[in-house]
Amino acid sequence: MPQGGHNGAPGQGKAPVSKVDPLSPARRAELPALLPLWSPAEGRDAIRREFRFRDFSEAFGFMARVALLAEMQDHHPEWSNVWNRVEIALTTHDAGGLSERDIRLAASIDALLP
Ligand SMILES: C[C@H](O)[C@H](O)[C@H]1CNC2=NC(N)=NC(=O)C2=N1
Repeated sequence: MPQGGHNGAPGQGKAPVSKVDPLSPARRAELPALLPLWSPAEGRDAIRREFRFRDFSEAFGFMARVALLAEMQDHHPEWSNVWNRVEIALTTHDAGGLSERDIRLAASIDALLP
């Protein structure tokens, strides 16, 4: 029976609570085909898309639905809203850049729209 039994790796100090794998170069190369409406953000490893609606009410309704997706996926957008415009950037803080989680959230955001 080992003593002090826990599953943590010894001797490496504090590990991050969770760590997510960044996208592989091969997977990155698929991004334009997978998410044609999203573009690479400038100066950081993220993707972005701008959405326009008829008015603030529609924009905020969309944001409410994205918020529910984000909570379900435990993955949260960086975003801003100005009246009928919503700008969303996706990146994975726990990966230090893009991960599969961003692809999943971007695809499910796209699926909200006609
Ligand atoms: C504790 C919680 O699961 C993590 O902090 C999640 C929450 N939402 C997140 N959202 C994003 N965009 N990146 C993350 O690394 C992330 N991590």
